Amino acid sequence: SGLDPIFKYIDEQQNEFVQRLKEWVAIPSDSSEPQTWDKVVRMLNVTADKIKMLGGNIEFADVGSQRMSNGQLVHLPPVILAELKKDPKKPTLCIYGHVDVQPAKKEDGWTTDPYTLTEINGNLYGRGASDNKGPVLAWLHAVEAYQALKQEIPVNIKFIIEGMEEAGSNGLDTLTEQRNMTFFSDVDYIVISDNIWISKKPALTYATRGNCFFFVEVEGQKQDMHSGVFGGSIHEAMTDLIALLDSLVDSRGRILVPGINEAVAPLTEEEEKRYQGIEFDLEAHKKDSGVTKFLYDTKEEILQHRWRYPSLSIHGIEGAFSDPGSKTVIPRKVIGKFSIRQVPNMDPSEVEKQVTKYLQKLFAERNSPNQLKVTMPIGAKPWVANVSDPQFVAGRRAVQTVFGVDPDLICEGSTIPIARNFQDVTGKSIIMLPIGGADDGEHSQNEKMSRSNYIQGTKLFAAFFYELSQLPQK
Ligand SMILES: Cn1cncc1C[C@H](N)C(=O)O
Ligand code: BAL
Ligand SMILES: [Zn+2]
Ligand SMILES: [Zn+2]
Repeated sequence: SGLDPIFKYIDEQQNEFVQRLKEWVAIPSDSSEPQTWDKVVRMLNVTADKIKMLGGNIEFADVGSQRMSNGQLVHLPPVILAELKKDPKKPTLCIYGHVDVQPAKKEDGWTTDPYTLTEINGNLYGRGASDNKGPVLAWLHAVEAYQALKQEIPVNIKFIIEGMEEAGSNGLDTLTEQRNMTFFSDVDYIVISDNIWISKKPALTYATRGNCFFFVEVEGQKQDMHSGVFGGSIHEAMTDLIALLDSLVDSRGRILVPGINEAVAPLTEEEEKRYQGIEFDLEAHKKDSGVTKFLYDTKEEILQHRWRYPSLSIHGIEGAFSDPGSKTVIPRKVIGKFSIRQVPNMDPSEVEKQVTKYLQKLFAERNSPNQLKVTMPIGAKPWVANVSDPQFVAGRRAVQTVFGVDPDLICEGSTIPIARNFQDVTGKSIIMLPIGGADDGEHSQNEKMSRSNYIQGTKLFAAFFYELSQLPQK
């Protein structure tokens, strides 16, 4: 096909592309805490430099400040808005991605250093390799391939690259509203590649869950106390918190907060049939993840609870003693962290009320003199695409060209907080075109992307540009 020279270029450049990913992974752009936002900013600068080398115009859009849970006001890293040279005759594609990462430490149990991209048996291990530095670079390399061969890119290209996705994309929602009539006005399509396949087969993603993230703070005394002196005669903050956290979900995974399950859109017969038709290898899933026993036995139930039912996970307790050794202390203040994945027809503002009311009631029943505070710093709605949008035709054709198969049509259990916002505010067509493998281990120890997915993914993006240009113009 006409894309063959481009595919050949991508194959020939693959070691160079891996080397660039290595440079990107080496920047520990962890967005979870302001202390490391300077690394996020450095990562954004490196990304912007690369886009400039492709001839792009860059704006570092300011998204203001964020009030941290300790009351401190911190300036947020900017968002990159970029545009390559524009031809009004071509459709315009806007590519969203993020270059921040989840925290990672070798001591967490990584086999290799998380910030040194290491290739073992065709897999590229490193924090951000799959989520989301590899895919962002793959987009840039797809552009580079056209340019290196002096071939015109068949679509106009814009980029939105942020560094706060893993912290909830604060400020990007407001920026989207502010730029709806400017940056977004000539955008025809929005594409996001920030998720994974469910098997060895490529996929197109048409829905993601949302997420409501909660802090439950219980504050006791002015300072930590000796448990031998005060233990037994005071209401301990940690004991209150553990009781609250233990009331959120039962051992079968059922969420116990009243009203949550009632809001969920009922499973239709048509939907149930669709789940039966999905190819999903439960044994491979068990093997990849190391999970020996799931809460459910069938592939249908497991996928439904990943894609179309809410789930509640407890992530951690700030202020709790968590170091090795035995410290006989009563922590003065502890903050429990948990989140509830959102599905249609849940509403984050309702969920916030339901959770707050429930926790306050349980806490009142304990008759504790401690202070309870419940906050919801992130409330992201689920996203569902219109699958009859032509963008899905282009995605399918691009997969066929590069992989020679029809893609799976899948949902995603995790959340890209801004996806629903882009849809609601801009009204533009959105598709997710994942290139991550089912076993990439995003957010886990030993996160990786296979060399093959990285390089074939770059070809997929190059083919997607072409297929979009072949669609009837809007
Ligand atoms: C930061 N955050 C909180 N909830 C969701 C997120 C985004 C992240 N991509 C995830 O799905 O986990
Ligand atoms: N990769 C899925 C969304 C996220 O965790 O960044
Ligand atoms: Zn992530
Ligand atoms: Zn991501």
